[in-house]
Order: sequence, then C-alpha cells, then structure tokens
Amino acid sequence: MPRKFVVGGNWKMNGDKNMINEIINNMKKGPLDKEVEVIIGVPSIYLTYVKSIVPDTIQVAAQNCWKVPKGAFTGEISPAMLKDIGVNWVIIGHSERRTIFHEDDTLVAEKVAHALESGMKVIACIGETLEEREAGKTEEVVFRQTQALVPAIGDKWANVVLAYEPVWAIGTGKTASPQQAQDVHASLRNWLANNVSAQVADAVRIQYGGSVTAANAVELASCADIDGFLVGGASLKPEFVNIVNATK
Ligand SMILES: O=C[C@H](O)COP(=O)(O)O
Repeated sequence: MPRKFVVGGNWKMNGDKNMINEIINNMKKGPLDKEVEVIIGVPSIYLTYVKSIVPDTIQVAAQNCWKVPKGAFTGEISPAMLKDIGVNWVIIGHSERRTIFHEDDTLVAEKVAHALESGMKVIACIGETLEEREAGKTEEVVFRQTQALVPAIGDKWANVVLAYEPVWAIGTGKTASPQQAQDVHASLRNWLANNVSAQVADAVRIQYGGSVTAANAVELASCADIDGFLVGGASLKPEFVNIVNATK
C-alpha cells in the first residue's frame, strides 16, 4: 500500500494569537492537497486556542510531553492532558529537546512508550550532528536512536511517524540534498526491515526535516523514501501551503 504523505509544521516557541490567526487563515485558504496528512506542532499554551479555530482536516500536535500521566512534575504536560483537550499527536525527541534539554535516547524512548500507551500518535525525531556526519557516523547514530525506540514502540508502529532531521540542516538554511536525505531514509528502511519487520519497514512513514522550503520541497518529495516533511521556520509562513502540496 502506498504511504500517505504527511507534512508536519513545527512552530517551535514562536507565534502569538495574531500570528496564529494569520497562519491558520492562510492554511484554510490553501487549498491544501486533500491526499496529504497535515499536522501542526503548536506551543502548549496555544493548543486549546488552535484546536478551537482549526478545521478538522488539520491535525494538531504538542511539541513535547512527559512520561507519566500526572504528578509532581512542575512545568510538564502529559499525554492524558493532551488527549483531554483533543490533541492526539505529539512530537518527541526533537534535536532541540535532545541538545538544549539534554533528553537522551532512554528518556525519549520512555516518552514515546508512554505517549503510545496513552493512545497518542507520535512523530519521533532522530538525526545526526554535523560532527557525527563528518566523522562518517550518520548511520550509526540514526540506527542507535531508532533502536532505542523499537521496544518503546512495540506493535504500535502504525501510530508512529519517524522524522529524520539532520541537526546541521535545522534552521541553518543548509538543506540535505535530496540524495543525502534519500540515502539515509533508504538505509533506515533497510535497517527496519532487518531489525523490526519487512511490513513495518514498508509501511512506516519517514519525514525529512531541516530547512525545508517551498523551493526545495518538490525535489525532496520526489525521492522514493521521503514520505513527508517536518517543517520548522517555513511552517510559520504562507509557503507552508506549497510545501504541503509538494507532491501535487
Ligand atoms: O522540526 C523542524 C525542524 O527542526 C526543521 O526546522 P527548520 O525547517 O527551521 O530547519
């Protein structure tokens, strides 16, 4: 079965109500390709507001969550709380969480496991730093990060999207070339076939993220193993509509 293209917009810690109204109005105007799954990653404080103004055709994600349902974890939010306000997706393990907030593979896996057990869908992020790429360790790093997720995901791969985001391409304007991205995506799929199952390898969607724009999205989207994007900066701009429509 062909994999449905899935485009996420990760707003990160950006936006206010005025800007959010503009972004959503622009997406409503679209038109957005109906064949593409669209998920916007919203700062937690605006999740309820965005849910109240967004059409059902656009799904809403949190950018993080904690690994237990409730308790003394000041400043955190749980999958149970997200589900309570109708948010069914969460981005976990973004490189900014891994680097700035020191989230390691184990914590990322615990968060993924709990989110999935709570009935949420997860965009799980992986990707190498520039230093790791230059040392020829790209595959070693993304395989290690994915391996940590395997027991956490268990049989719930249908609720997971993998986002390959080379850290050196995030917010830098340096996009991975379509060949560089395709090579890593193909290696990941091959690794999944050997270490999980052929069925999961074939079905799981792997997004590319890192300086995706309307100008490079069409070529990246034409690669066989690129099943969508996780878009940062450009998801705040009108060109996000063109990125969603990159396979049209
Ligand atoms: O989650 C999105 C990625 O960090 C990519 O961000 P960017 O498109 O601004 O490079």
